[in-house]
Amino acid sequence: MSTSGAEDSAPETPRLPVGFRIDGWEVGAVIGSGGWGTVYEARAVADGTTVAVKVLPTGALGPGQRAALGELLAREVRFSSEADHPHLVRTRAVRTVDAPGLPALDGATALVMDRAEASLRQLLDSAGTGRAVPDAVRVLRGVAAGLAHMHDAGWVHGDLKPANVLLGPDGEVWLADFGLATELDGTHAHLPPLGTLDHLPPEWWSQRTGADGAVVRPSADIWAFGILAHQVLTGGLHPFPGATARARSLAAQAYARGTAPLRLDAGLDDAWRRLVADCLAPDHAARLRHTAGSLAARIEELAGPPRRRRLWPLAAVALAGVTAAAVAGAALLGGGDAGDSTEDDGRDTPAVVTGAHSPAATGELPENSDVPKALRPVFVAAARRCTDAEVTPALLAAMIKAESGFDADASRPGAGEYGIAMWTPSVFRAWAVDGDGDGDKDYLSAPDAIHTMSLYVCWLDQRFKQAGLPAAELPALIAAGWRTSDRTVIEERGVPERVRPHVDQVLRNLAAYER
Ligand SMILES: Nc1ncnc2c1ncn2[C@@H]1O[C@H](COP(=O)(O)OP(=O)(O)OP(=O)(O)O)[C@@H](O)[C@H]1O
Repeated sequence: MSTSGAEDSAPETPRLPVGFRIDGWEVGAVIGSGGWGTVYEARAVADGTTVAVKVLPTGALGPGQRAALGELLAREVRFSSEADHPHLVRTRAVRTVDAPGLPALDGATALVMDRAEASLRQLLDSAGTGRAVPDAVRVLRGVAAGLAHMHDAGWVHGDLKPANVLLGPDGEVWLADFGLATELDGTHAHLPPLGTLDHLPPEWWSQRTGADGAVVRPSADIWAFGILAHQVLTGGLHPFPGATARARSLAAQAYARGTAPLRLDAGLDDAWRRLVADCLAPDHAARLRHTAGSLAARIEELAGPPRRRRLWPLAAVALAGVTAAAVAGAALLGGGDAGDSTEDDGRDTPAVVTGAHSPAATGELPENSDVPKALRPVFVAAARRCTDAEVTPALLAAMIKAESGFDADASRPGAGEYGIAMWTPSVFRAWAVDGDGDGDKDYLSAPDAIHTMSLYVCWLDQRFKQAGLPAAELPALIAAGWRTSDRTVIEERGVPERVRPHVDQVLRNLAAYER
């Protein structure tokens, strides 16, 4: 189900003891708890078959919560019972818990489901950032097919996210958690204003919530699928920048208003980039052309025959110790596969390397330059985050040298700037990415600071192009924008005089690195 206010305030629910019987099933350990219920593993007394039982209590809730839960529960039970598709988790039975000794659970509804091995959220958490999860294409194919079935049947999922995609024991892909699933009434349905910030479409924030709840349409699921596909293809990266779900949703809204470009991970190959961008069309109307069925068909096409499509492996290129030459080599080989792992890994097949940043286009940093060796692969990988030709390893290195002389411990406390890129912490947080893959976004980590700089600089570059500033001056304008702001540079239509010495320094560094 979803994050919601009630989740915070719901009292602790007692648990069923191991061995507790619900009709013909015996409850075992708890698998996990969500906002509204607890999922247990269980086995059928008759034949020992393993299942998962989701227990949705109502007893211990206040009257307001009970009304909301009642509605969600009714939806979940109803849709779960009706769902019958290989890509929707199967509900085998719905029972009422009979537990007079546990008043909070007495009368609770129990959904007896096929038991999954893990959720896609868990798979993403264990995957390396920048690398597609194993079996990425097959997972996306299953999610799209399940969604297409729901939409065809006249339902909207309403809460599509990695935690609600389950992976079965034989690699099955099941959509789950139908608490927010709702039936279409014509072209749209109504939902209580719940859902998960990270996967809500931008129009959600601008629409009024009526008595029946907010309008939800299949296009909201398509947006959520676009976010999820980006996460699956990049090992968890959200396509919008920001350290918190709220910051990311604000970034998505800025994109929808046309004040920020869509910056998908540079590691996606063209076909996947197009598919994700189509799902993330900024408004409902523009997204209408892309149905879950059409997406499922496109994914089929991308998935086979084997060896046709490759995804760029971003993976470990951000890690120090990988040389720039090795990165270039990996790029040419297309090493690593985001596709179906059951297919030939295709290492003898030339990769489809797309985007502006082939090693030749980015320019490697010269061997004899003063850029520290350990940082060179970081600059190369960071520049790949941007598909605009101006953002090269050389430009990022030239800017960093002018900022800190490559000193990760540099700081200007008076100006509130810290680390190798001299980030202002609050600005960093709004853009932050995890460059070193340690699960943390830290402006004092050189890879995090440089990767994040690449995203920000990419955005400046696109802003200046949109404003029609001269193409030949873009590196200087970017360096100026970094020290002032995009707006200052656009208003002055050039490099502001007060940052001219700094910009000249960056240009001198750049000339040395491009030699
Ligand atoms: N059929 C299943 N088999 C195995 N595990 C399951 C099954 N259904 C749910 N789970 C797991 O049980 C846990 C709780 O699931 P639940 O659907 O209640 O909440 P959630 O999706 O984590 O959170 P919320 O409902 O608040 O969004 C999750 O870790 C989920 O992966």
